[in-house]
Amino acid sequence: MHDPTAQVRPPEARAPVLESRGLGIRFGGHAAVDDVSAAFHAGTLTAIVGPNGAGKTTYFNLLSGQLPATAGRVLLHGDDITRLDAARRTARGIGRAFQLTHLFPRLSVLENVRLAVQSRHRAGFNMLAVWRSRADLVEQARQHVQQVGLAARLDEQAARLSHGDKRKLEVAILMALEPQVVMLDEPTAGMSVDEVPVILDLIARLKAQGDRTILLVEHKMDVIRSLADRIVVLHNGRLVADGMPAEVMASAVVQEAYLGVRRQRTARREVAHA
Ligand SMILES: Nc1ncnc2c1ncn2[C@@H]1O[C@H](COP(=O)(O)OP(=O)(O)OP(=O)(O)O)[C@@H](O)[C@H]1O
Repeated sequence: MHDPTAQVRPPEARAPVLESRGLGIRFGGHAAVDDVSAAFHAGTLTAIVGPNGAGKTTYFNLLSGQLPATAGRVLLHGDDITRLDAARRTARGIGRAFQLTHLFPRLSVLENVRLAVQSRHRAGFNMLAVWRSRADLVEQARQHVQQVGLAARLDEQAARLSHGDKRKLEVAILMALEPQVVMLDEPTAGMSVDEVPVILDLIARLKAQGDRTILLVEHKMDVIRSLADRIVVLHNGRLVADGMPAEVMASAVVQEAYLGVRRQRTARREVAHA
């Protein structure tokens, strides 16, 4: 029988691009991430979800090298990268919005993205002469800026951008680096409702390319529903569910561990705003 979900299942036949095996970190006696094993495949967008303090950001930090694991391993194309620092992992194709360059506050939006394009093309950061002769790279930078909806802010200093626009600039920089593994930590946080679709559309187009491995930490259920091929749920540092969105959302453990908590928080917020 035809399985309508088959086309979005992670391609098990292919080796994962990124993998964690028994990954963990302890802060004092507290296991913030505890024995997490998961594999991420090209062409798949995996949403990492869970209540506040579940360990999502810490898990991201372990994958991207921001934090050293105290247990387990991280594999990239089967190579053990557990001991590589964040910069080396970035060079190997793991891209994460905030870690990449941090924004250069005094440089303009275009200049910030320009540097990312330059570094991708290994033209070096100080080779102004090379840069001037590479009008195509400027054009690429412009396109990345345009794609995140910042065309009108091209010459604005990064420091002067609103929080939402800074997030967009981070995403533009990430895109300019063309990483194979794209890690997005709440990419629409701090954006107004009308700004969100620009970023979601960009992520959807990135996903449609089919060759990227995308990991997304996200709280917004509508974002998860529209983009995720797969959901990994963390709770108290442990992986408690991993599967197709519909089955994960329906599972009792998620209803209790995640959705229940969110509902309570939303209700509290609604009461507070009433
Ligand atoms: N550097 C640190 N030192 C000590 N404890 C930490 C550190 N970083 C994170 N933790 C703890 O680890 C746990 C997981 O935190 P983490 O930020 O990863 O959760 P999260 O799921 O990303 O939460 P949120 O949705 O609120 O961002 C929390 O209990 C947190 O207090």
